[in-house]
Amino acid sequence: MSDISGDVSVPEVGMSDEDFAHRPTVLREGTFEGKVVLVSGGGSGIGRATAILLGRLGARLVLCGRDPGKLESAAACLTRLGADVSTHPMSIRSPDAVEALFAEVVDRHGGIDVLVNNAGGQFAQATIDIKPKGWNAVVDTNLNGTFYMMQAGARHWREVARPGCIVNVVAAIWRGMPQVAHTCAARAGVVFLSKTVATEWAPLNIRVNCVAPGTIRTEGFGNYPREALASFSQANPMLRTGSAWDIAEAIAYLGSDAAGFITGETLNVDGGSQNWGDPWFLGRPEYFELNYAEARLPTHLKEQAR
Ligand SMILES: CCCCCCCCC/C=C/C(=O)SCCNC(=O)CCNC(=O)[C@H](O)C(C)(C)COP(=O)(O)OP(=O)(O)OC[C@H]1O[C@@H](n2cnc3c(N)ncnc32)[C@H](O)[C@@H]1OP(=O)(O)O
Ligand SMILES: NC(=O)C1=CN([C@@H]2O[C@H](COP(=O)(O)OP(=O)(O)OC[C@H]3O[C@@H](n4cnc5c(N)ncnc54)[C@H](OP(=O)(O)O)[C@@H]3O)[C@@H](O)[C@H]2O)C=CC1
Repeated sequence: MSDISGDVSVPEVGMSDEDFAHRPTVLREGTFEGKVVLVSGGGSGIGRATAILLGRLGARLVLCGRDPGKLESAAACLTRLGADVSTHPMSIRSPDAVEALFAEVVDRHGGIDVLVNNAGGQFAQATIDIKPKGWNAVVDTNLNGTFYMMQAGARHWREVARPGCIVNVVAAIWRGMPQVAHTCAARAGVVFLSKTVATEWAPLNIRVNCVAPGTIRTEGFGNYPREALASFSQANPMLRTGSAWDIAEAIAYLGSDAAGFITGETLNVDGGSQNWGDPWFLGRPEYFELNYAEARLPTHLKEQAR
């Protein structure tokens, strides 16, 4: 593992609720007036920022996640901002819990207009060492859980003959994701599931899109070692991490009527990580150190490289 010296900057985690409550947005006040928006994983990070932005734009919010304390804390913030909000502790990994969630929400709010599938996560491990239980846990959360939520949404909209909109939070997976292969595979599954049902569900007036974040400063960074965090700000040509707000605005755009002719699309919000830079979730292995690669060059090329 590389030795990260003290002068490599490790990104500060997160913006505060206060920042989210006041940060200017290009989206018009009232954009989500009269709309009910369900945000999974709405108690923290990107989900929480999204809920606050949509609440400011007039949405009624439904937040789900496993930890009731996180949901309550987000709901208290939204209530202070004047938003109507309900919280539903559950796991998206249980199809029964997903069905019960939709029944509760329809009962409480009369229906759903926009579904934001943001809940997800993984742990960093070399692929060669991942155990079946760990692989299954990550795929079950990120792919299966998202599928249960999408299908429940579509069934709801078919039943009540209302238009629907789904925004799935995935990741910038396009060059593979060493040290988190399970999540890369699961997110690729969600992208192509989304492209597929964007076509199947168009006759139901349902749009389905994804947002692919690059490295975004959130509470989620707490799951990675310092060496990983240092690499996160070097994972794109802008040489910095993004904020939860960057992702919230993309979700709000795709969830709004401004994106009414967009379906089956994935919007990358990644500072250009598709093109250059690598996040290393456990730290950069020696083999990939830039000066190590230079050390292997023939002498005449080393001189040219200087
Ligand atoms: C190119 C540009 C790209 C750009 C893209 C860049 C992305 C940048 C950074 C991304 C950041 C984020 O996503 S931030 C969001 C992060 N948030 C999270 O990741 C949430 C934290 N993670 C989790 O909750 C867990 O990892 C997860 C498995 C998903 C939850 O499931 P469960 O609660 O069921 O899991 P557990 O019971 O904890 O564990 C189940 C099994 O998983 C395995 N397991 C779990 N944790 C483990 C660990 N740390 N190390 C090894 N193995 C582990 C073990 O086998 C466990 O079984 P036993 O052996 O029996 O215990
Ligand atoms: N931050 C980043 O750099 C990137 C993040 N992403 C993805 O964006 C999404 C949000 O992450 P972020 O805000 O950064 O990190 P967080 O860890 O703050 O968010 C993850 C959220 O998902 C919820 N969650 C996890 N598992 C389940 C489950 N089984 N059922 C219901 N809710 C669940 C968590 O709530 P609880 O613990 O209460 O269940 C939590 O609120 C995730 O899918 C993440 O992987 C993708 C690329 C980059």
